[in-house]
Amino acid sequence: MTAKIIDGKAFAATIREKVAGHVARLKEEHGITPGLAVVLVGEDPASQVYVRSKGKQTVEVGMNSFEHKLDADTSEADLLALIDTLNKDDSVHGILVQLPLPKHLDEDLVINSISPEKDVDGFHISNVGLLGTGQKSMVPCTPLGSLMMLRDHHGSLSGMNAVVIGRSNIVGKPMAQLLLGDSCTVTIAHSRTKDLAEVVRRADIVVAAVGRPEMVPGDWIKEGATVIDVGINRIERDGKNVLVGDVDFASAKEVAGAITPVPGGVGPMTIACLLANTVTACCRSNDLSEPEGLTA
Ligand SMILES: Nc1nc2c(c(=O)[nH]1)N[C@@H](CN(C=O)c1ccc(C(=O)N[C@@H](CCC(=O)O)C(=O)O)cc1)CN2
Repeated sequence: MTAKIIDGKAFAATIREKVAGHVARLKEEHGITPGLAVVLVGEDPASQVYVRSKGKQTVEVGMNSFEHKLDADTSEADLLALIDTLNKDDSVHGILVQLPLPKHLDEDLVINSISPEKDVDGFHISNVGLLGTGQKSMVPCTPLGSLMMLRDHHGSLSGMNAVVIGRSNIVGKPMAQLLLGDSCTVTIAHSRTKDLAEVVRRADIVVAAVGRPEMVPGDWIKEGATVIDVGINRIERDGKNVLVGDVDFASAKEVAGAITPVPGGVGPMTIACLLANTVTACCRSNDLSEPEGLTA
């Protein structure tokens, strides 16, 4: 079997189109322009690229983009003061602090200082609790994008065996909650999981989010399974810098039924879902009906 390649770049473009339609309607019918504030602390090169891309795509769908670039040695008090100002600013419907933060800043404290209604990353402890209890929340962008691709490919996920490899707060745990919400039987595997290969071989859906280049080989994948590769790892191969996922794409695509590539799979969906979450946050804060198909 050669897997269907799930094209995240093309899928993300359809999400952005939907978002742009909703933004146009919000402007025309209600005189509201959704606004997204992105805060970057320091000069991490990858973060700079992601933040630039977020700003550009925000403007392209017709929303207001507010970029705040702070020095790497910014104090926690100054960062919290900026977040407080953004929390109180009615033109800002979504706030995102780009991660990772420099070591001297307490990530949990910073994230939990964002108003939960404006937490378009879905990382605030209130949103984590709401998602975990099946209530309406802001949903983390990477898991949301992964779920959208799975639903698009399968229709219903009900009753499927899903294995999420990785237990991070940003991807692994929320991904497992979303799959559970869609009635999958979910296993969360991690570095201490015994006989990981056997656990993965039982899965109809494999979500790999460990951050280890190509650690999941094709012979761990059940014939016909759907593989969502969340990993974005830069490695050197044949003297060139290349981007690879957590799954060995070459061998996995020979057994899987469908697979996301890296690059061009889950990555582009992350920013598209950020835009979707910002429109959702804007609608919720204005007591307007939420756009369909853009949330979990
Ligand atoms: N506050 C947040 N910080 C971080 C998040 C997040 O969701 N919220 N996720 C990642 C980084 N990230 C967005 O911020 C992100 C990562 C990757 C991509 C992407 O499109 N990747 C491309 C490849 C890009 C490249 O060549 O480097 C792909 O996979 O095709 C978008 C966004 C950590 N921080």
